[in-house]
Amino acid sequence: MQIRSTTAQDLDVFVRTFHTALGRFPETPDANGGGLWWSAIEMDRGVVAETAGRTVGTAISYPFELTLPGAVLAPAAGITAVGVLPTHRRQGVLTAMMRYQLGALRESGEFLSVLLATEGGIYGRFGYGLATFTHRMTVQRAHSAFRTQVQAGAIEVLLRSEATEVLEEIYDRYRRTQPGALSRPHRWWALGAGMPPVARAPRFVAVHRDAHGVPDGYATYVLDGGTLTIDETIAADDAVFAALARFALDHDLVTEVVFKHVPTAHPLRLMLADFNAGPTSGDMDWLWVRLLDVPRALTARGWLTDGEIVLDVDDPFLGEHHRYLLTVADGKAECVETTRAPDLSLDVRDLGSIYLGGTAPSTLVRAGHVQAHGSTAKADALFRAERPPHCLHWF
Ligand SMILES: CC(=O)SCCNC(=O)CCNC(=O)[C@H](O)C(C)(C)COP(=O)(O)OP(=O)(O)OC[C@H]1O[C@@H](n2cnc3c(N)ncnc32)[C@H](O)[C@@H]1OP(=O)(O)O
Repeated sequence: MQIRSTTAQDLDVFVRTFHTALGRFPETPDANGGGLWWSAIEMDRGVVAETAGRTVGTAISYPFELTLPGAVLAPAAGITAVGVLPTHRRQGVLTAMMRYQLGALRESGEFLSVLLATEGGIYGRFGYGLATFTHRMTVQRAHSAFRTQVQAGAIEVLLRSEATEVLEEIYDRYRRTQPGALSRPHRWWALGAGMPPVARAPRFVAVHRDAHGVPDGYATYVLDGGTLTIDETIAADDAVFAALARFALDHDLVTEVVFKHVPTAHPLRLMLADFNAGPTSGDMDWLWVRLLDVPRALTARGWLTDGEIVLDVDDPFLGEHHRYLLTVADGKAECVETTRAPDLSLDVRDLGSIYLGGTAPSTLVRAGHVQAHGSTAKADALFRAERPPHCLHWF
């Protein structure tokens, strides 16, 4: 088996192989936004696996910016389009592609990689840890009274096709301070590539403006048979979020509102007069994070609490084992190798899980994945983020 990087000439066979892996017909662009996903692909960042002159596996990466705790923007390689032909599964094709791809990313100086998984059991073995979650909330309009006072802001409803620039501007401002958020390249907005709202598929967009007329939030939605479904609500602050939620809940001809992709511990449910009126469902994994260079990754993020901790980190996929002393002072960390006794012994995938502050180290100790040598209070305080990380970009 040979693994090699791709060029633009590989696009057709890449698309065909990936679609065969998924059991779907290759999509061609259409007026409703179908097939546009491929228009954003960057073939100079792909890999293919070949046996006997035949392409049997695919993978690609996007150059994203990931927001780390402390509103730090860091480069992160977003892996996607991973597929292996059904005839070649469980023969190590993905493993070989991952080894090649992670090695190439490291050589090019990347220190973080991220992905969304089709199945939660695949990527932990390659050192990716589950870092963010998403939830769906359904509110019956008849029981949707708020306890929270909502400031009536100026809301304008636009068609998706009219709203590209304003959506891009609002999203870009939001993602710079939200831990776990990914950049959305301008090219994607311009193409309407990907899933809603970066798609040409019909959507209404409620745009909220502040007292000066500056756009500071949006909700993209469709109304179908009494159910108003919001793909994403992006808001400069919680008051704007509340105004957009109220707009949806007060819409005529609506019996229920489905908020897709509500962040973990979001106050929306507590805004309701009756907590039980906002049940969540569809809790699922979202962003997986892989640290490719532990000291660089740990010193890149911002830290809320001063202190020091010794981490014994095992990276079985890359065959590495290091012990680090992490020292945080004034929000900045230093990370050096040490022989001191560790506070935590953990797999690099578990370091990926706690890196953005979405899961406390003590939770992974309780789950039996991380070993604590003493109290976990210090580790929990250190790894905390200013708010739970959240990502709603789909790629
Ligand atoms: C980021 C993204 O793009 S997500 C998209 C992922 N792609 C898909 O879901 C498309 C359909 N599936 C596929 O194409 C393939 O089955 C893949 C890519 C998931 C796996 O490719 P394979 O070449 O079969 O994987 P490979 O043989 O290297 O397996 C490595 C290990 O992962 C395990 N594994 C592979 N797929 C899965 C899975 N879906 N669930 C759980 N474990 C899995 C294997 O059992 C193996 O375990 P082992 O090391 O203990 O023996």
